[in-house]
Amino acid sequence: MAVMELRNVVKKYHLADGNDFTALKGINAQFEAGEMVAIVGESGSGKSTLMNAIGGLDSDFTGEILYHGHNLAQFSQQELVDYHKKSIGFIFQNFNLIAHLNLVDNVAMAMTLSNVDEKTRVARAEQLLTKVGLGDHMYKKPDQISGGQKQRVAIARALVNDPDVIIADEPTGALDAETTGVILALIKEIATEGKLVLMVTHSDRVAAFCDRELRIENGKLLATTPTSSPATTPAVGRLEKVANMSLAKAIRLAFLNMKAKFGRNFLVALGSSIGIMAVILMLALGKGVTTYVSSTMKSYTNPNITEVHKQAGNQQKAMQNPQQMDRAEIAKQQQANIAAMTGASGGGFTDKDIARLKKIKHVDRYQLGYSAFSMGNNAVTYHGKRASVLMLQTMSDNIAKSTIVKGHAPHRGEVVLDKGTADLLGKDIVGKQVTFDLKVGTKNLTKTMTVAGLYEAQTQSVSTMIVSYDEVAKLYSETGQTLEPNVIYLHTANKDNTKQIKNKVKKLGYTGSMQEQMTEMFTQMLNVITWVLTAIAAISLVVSAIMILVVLNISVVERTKEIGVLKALGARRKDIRRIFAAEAFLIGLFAGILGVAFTYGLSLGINRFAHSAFDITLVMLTPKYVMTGIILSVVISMIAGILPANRASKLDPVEALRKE
Ligand SMILES: Nc1ncnc2c1ncn2[C@@H]1O[C@H](COP(=O)(O)OP(=O)(O)OP(=O)(O)O)[C@@H](O)[C@H]1O
Repeated sequence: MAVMELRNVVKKYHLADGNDFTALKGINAQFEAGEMVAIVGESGSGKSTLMNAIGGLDSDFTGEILYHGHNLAQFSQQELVDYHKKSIGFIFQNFNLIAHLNLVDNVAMAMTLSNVDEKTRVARAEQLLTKVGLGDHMYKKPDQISGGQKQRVAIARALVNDPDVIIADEPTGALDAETTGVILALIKEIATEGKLVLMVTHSDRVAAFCDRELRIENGKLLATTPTSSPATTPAVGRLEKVANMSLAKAIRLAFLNMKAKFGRNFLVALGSSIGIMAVILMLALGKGVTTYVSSTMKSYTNPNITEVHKQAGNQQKAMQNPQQMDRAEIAKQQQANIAAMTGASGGGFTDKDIARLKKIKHVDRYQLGYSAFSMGNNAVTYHGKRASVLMLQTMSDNIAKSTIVKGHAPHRGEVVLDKGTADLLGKDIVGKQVTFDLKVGTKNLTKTMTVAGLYEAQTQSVSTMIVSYDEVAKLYSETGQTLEPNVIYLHTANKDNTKQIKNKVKKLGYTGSMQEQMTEMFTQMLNVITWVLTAIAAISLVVSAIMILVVLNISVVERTKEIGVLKALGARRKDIRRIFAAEAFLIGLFAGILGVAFTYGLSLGINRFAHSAFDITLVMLTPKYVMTGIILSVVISMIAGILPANRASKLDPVEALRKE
């Protein structure tokens, strides 16, 4: 029975001006297994159009093309794909080998698309390459062999899945006479082995080599041999189902192509990696600095304690809405705050304040405190050496024990000095008596005290004296004044409650410690800077996304013909989309890894410098940031790859193959 039967096949091309051009005008023919048929005719007569219809590349025709009795026009998408893979082998005039694949991979392509395992694939490709006389060239690339050799590879490729129809479109058109003879002999051998060979040719010599000749003229067949019998040929058996290409194989193909264009892909990935690097670096830098600030805060304060200060003046409420205050009001408030800080006026807690604060949930006890910042009023003298003291502070549970580096906490008549100031006065000052000139409230006073110990906190560099609260109260009463506490320390048994207490304190209109306020401000500023820089980095990511989109689009244009070949060999739209999506994925992955590597290198340098200069780790590159960078890179790249991948998958195989 006939392998192929054509019944009244009509093909019309729809033209831009709205008219139709009829390229095939009712073709009837019948082809048997083992036949080698020449399709001859003038240029433009419709030979390629007919072959495209028979080969299943163009389904837009009327009439019937029956393959073993199955009507091609009624094939589903998957059946057409299986038909390409298993039933039809194409040989093109210009060979259409895939330049970046070696000969074995080229020949095995239809098997790769059918998900055949590597061992079987390679064995079959090597066997066929040996058969067509290329046993010594199997791992060369197409541009390393001659034209005749390329066509032999194409023949081997057409045979790889053992199809029963071979469509050869001018297979010897690009070859010299001698090579033509060799190729024709090879093709003849294929027919003798029982396959149907349909060969388009212009050459009478080639046509004479075939078993019979079909001549097309102006879209019509001139019957040189009997046309098809009118009898209906029954469909025989089911069409063979073929497996589809797995994702892993699509990724492998993408990888091979990327390797071939390594320089270009490397540059694109390098460009994208800069944006990724900027993002990770910003995040890691932000993390490093905030961790440093909060850890130093924690190291010299007690986590169970909330330090409370009072906003000076009676504008406590208004300060919470600074946007509602005019500039004069803000300035007035700031001055009042400074006055309170220096202990000169205001800022004192009343009994009412204390009652409110101690009622806060989870507060189990409180401690009164006093701190004053003096502008050149306070000084300490020891054996004729004098140092000014900027900060007067009372001892509290909030001062971590570890910060008293020598001696002990101050009792009555004792003082703890910061280490810097103590060093100014001389060595071994602990236990010695020193004289203070102090401004207490609004009065001046000279007082002798014993140095009980030395204080050292990493973040506090102002000269400080620490005395007990009772001592300050005594100083006040000695000068006929009453001390109002301007700091209150709220204690909670469980440090997890501290945050809640701090929030409540703020809600009630009080503020935290000065360090806390500064840290908060600093962290906020840092956050803003981090986000601004991250936004800039994000812009560079958008730029890299556009770059990837452009490069992949160029790749689609460059590889249009390759895509046509892949489709002729049985690649589904999905396979083509996957190959391009996999390329985008690989570029993204590579860019992400490069970005992480650059960030790591930079972080080593920055941290080495930060360690030697400030003894801190400035860039904290955590696994979370590494993952964020890589995932971000892959996602951006894949998004950029969607359009080109879709475009590639939608290419019409006939048009793609026609592309010059
Ligand atoms: N996409 C198309 N749109 C409109 N007309 C087309 C299209 N493709 C082909 N044609 C026309 O259909 C006719 C048959 O073209 P086809 O390519 O089949 O000729 P051919 O016999 O293979 O020619 P050649 O030997 O030069 O390759 C030609 O007149 C051609 O101009």
